Amino acid sequence: MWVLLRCVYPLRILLSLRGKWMGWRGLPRSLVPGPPRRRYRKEALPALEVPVLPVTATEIRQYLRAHGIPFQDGHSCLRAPSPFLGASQLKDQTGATTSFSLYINKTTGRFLCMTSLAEGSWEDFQASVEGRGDGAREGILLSEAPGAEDSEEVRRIWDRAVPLWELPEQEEAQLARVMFGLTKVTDDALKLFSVRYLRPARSLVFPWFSPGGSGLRGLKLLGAEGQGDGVHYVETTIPRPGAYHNLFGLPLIGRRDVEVVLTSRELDCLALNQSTGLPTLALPRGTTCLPPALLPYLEQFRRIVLWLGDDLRSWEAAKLFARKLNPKRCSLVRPGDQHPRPLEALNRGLNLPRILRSALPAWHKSIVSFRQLREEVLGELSNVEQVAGVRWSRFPDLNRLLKGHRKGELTVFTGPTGSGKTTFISEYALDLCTQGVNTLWGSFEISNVRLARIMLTQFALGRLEEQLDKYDEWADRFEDLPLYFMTFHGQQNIRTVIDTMQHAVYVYDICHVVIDNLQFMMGHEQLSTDRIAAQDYIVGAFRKFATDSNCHVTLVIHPRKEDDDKELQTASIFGSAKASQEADNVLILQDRKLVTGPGKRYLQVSKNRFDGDVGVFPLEFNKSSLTFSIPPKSKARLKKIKDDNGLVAKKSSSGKKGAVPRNSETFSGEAPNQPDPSQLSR
Ligand SMILES: Nc1ncnc2c1ncn2[C@@H]1O[C@H](COP(=O)(O)OP(=O)(O)OP(=O)(O)O)[C@@H](O)[C@H]1O
Repeated sequence: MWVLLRCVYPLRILLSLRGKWMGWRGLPRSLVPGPPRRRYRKEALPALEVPVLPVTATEIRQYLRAHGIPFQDGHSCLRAPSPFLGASQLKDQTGATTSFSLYINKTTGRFLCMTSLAEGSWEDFQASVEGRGDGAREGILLSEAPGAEDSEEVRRIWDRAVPLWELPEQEEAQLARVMFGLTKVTDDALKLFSVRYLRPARSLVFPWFSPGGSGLRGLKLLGAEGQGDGVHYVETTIPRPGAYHNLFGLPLIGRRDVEVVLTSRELDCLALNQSTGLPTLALPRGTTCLPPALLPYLEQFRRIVLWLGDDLRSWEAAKLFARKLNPKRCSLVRPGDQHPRPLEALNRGLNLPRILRSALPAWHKSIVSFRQLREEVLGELSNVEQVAGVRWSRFPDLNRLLKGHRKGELTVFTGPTGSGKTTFISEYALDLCTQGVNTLWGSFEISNVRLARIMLTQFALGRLEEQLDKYDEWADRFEDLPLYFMTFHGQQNIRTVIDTMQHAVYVYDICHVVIDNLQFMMGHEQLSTDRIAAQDYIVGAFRKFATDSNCHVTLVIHPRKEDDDKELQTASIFGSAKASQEADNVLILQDRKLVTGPGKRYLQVSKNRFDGDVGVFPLEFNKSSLTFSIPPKSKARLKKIKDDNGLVAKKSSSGKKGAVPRNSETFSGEAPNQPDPSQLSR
């Protein structure tokens, strides 16, 4: 009954070679350890950590009942007695029995034993229950302790870091406080959260302690550099971001705490705790994601307030995370002028407890009145720029036409056979991904290895085959992008594909899915009427997914066979008009017809539901970097398509929501290891 479908895998799996790139601030990347987690040992340990397609909570409950396993229903997990405990572990330090210490995620079935830290898939759990589990009943665990070298590095940095107030020079301490906005944060708060300062790197150091113990599992370094009038912040984590699962502040949470405030940054966590005395936690990767592996640690709270930041992206993330945490127990602090992020609120002398009290319930009934929506509408009206979405850094003309890339929309993309659709869409998605848009690729036509190679070339802005010595450096940076690939190839069933997409949205907080291309889900219907009906059904399914999951879907569709001399139009998309009707945006890669020079392409935006601007702009293909983006120096030549009356075609706005890149914030915390091609290409 349980089908193990290895459908999504992260980029790290594609890039097996790991190098010795000296990371930011001279921290050797090779010293970054893997996740120091204990895994349940079994015969066929999967070579790679691949998620299983989700099971339903009902199925999990039925299974537990059928096997006589008692359980408690929690917010996002089911709790059951852990079969992974030895007799000595059955009593905790206080002498209380650690019963029900196994947390089973209701959406994925993955389990975590909070006492032994054993973890595994739903299949692993079943195998253990049914005695197929290779000694699981005896509680045999495989400990994956970090390599000695790695923990040494963590320890070395930690030992070299000192509390801010112990800095020998007053001036240096004062400068650090100003740079990090800590002038109003007390030494007591810094001490409580064990924050240190690493002088050579001019960085704050936040520790990641093992739950319940004093062991150090990792670190986050936050560096600050003056940049004009502002400050530029850079984060580095050990282990690397994908394995850094620190809920900062966790050691300070008491067993009886029932309320917590979740923040997106460590300094916000400190500021809030200092001002309110409430339990506070910071997410390991800010607004980027809430890994399901953290959910068991949040089960004890009856109320969770999410105060993630002061922009629309934080608001979107808060809503997304509330879905995972169970919206009924979540309240959200709405970003706004009087609701900046907690550290700023402290610095501006605002009343933080009052802001917390104004948090809005995340739970919406199916029918809402305008009263419940008015705050959200105001949020959109006062953040017009952010509502327009994430802007492309390589395609300014696309920004001018589409304004940005918004969640919940469907983009249909077409172009003549072999014109470069895959190549273009790869760069278009990569651009967004480098700005923190969590991306899932469904490449049914070309293999993931080939696709990753194209993307890596575009990322590095040049051929790597001629500079293999640079491969590891680029691969390391590329690996840290929030990029995932479905492992499907060739014809696929649409239901399986949508299930996988839903799973990826839950586990990896995916905001953009690229499907290349739709024809691979249409089966082998011979009759054209069947094919058109199949396509309509598939387009409808992707549309529904985009809306329900608030995730952008970019769908590549082949054009119908047309006269070679004619340019493609919206009506040239294969099938009925359904695809263009359902789409929010229609993009067409035009070749040669609008230009005189050889080898040129144009991108045409022929539908734009958000704001109505349509138009075309030239693309210049660069064979060595496989890019279409226009080099920054040459002027973009945007040409608006005029309608019959010579007016720019314009439709009314649909007012869809979107996000903004994190680096647009004034208090900008750039994602760790965020690639910066301008620096890297040097
Ligand atoms: N503007 C261009 N000029 C020359 N070659 C290009 C251009 N764009 C892409 N190519 C090359 O053409 C080949 C096909 O490109 P790609 O696979 O992106 O096309 P496609 O439109 O997705 O193809 P298909 O219709 O088969 O899906 C690749 O080798 C790519 O590097």
